[in-house]
Amino acid sequence: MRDGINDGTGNRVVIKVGTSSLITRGKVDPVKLDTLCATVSKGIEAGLAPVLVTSGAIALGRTKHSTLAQDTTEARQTAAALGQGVLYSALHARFTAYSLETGQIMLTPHDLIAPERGGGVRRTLDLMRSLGMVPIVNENDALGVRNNDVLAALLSGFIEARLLLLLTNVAGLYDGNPLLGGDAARIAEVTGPISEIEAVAEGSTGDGGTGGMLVKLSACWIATHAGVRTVVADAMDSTALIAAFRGDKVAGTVFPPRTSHSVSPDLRRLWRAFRTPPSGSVVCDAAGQQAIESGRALRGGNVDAIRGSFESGDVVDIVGSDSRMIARGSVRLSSAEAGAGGWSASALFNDCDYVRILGG
Ligand SMILES: Nc1ncnc2c1ncn2[C@@H]1O[C@H](COP(=O)(O)OP(=O)(O)O)[C@@H](O)[C@H]1O
Ligand SMILES: N[C@@H](CCC(=O)OP(=O)(O)O)C(=O)O
Repeated sequence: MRDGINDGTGNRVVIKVGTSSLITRGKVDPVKLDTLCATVSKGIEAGLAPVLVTSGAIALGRTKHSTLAQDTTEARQTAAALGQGVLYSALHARFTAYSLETGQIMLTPHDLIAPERGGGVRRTLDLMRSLGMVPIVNENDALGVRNNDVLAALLSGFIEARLLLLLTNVAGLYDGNPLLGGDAARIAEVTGPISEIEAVAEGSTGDGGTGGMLVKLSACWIATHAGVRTVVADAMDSTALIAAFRGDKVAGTVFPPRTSHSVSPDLRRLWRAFRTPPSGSVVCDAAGQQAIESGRALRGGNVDAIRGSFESGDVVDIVGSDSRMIARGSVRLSSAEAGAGGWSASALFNDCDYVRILGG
């Protein structure tokens, strides 16, 4: 034990830092960079084993060519390919000043959810950890830009981290977007349904960031259902990491785990259910609701109503006859197809494609 922290396998943490917390006006911001490296270094001194997931490649690459400022997939992917080297070099150089070695890992969600691909990732991370290196992860954007909050959440489940710390440019989740003025109040802890909080979270305002607070909540669904305590905090608050890890009071928003690590997380299922905010909802009858709530397969239940507009493969809420959200998952039919009515619940959802909501 060092500084009160158990340094067995229970010291793993995933720290994700967003674009606006590293980049200012298209350049790596030295103050933000140093704050992050100092935070990680203090965590390591206290006995933590952090894996860092950092965004910023797109914002950095965009400033190099005006063509890359366009909002197209190719422009984003090329900007990321250009900016990633700059991002990693800056992190590597600053960590060197703290006498820490780094190594770069580029991942996609599929590397973490496909069992045949996960072994290599696990062995590499284990060896890096045993050598005291700081793994620096980003999405392999040249193959498809998604969102690092969600990637970090999958990674936290994958390594059975004790903590997922989402560092951003606001001190947690508020009851309204704090950057739009007004008197939004911080929510200290979310123990009830995360779906209720989705109503107050909005998209991104950041430069080059993806998703905003709403997508951070997708990450919170995944991590907490994988047994990982999740905290959203201000990237400039260098005390947040150790406080959040210890379970002390933190100036951020805490999402306690909804299950424990003793239940091995099915990351593919969590990815299918929570990778994006929902596009609509499907109302099940009492038989379907009972099947989901008791963990049985969805045989026998019927769909009573469809709300919103969605495509086949989209994420939707599964709502009980009492209007309570009971599960979320990827739907097999579009709302236009399903809206024709008379469907059994199992026609809409594969058993492996939805997740029952745990803990309220
Ligand atoms: N309810 C809310 N509470 C806090 N921030 C919110 C909320 N709704 C929207 N936001 C916005 O989410 C942004 C953080 O998301 P994002 O820009 O994607 O961050 P990052 O780049 O760090 O991942 C904040 O800057 C804020 O403007
Ligand atoms: N992988 C992309 C970042 C995507 C992303 O999720 O950005 P952010 O919302 O700022 O965490 C990049 O490095 O620019």
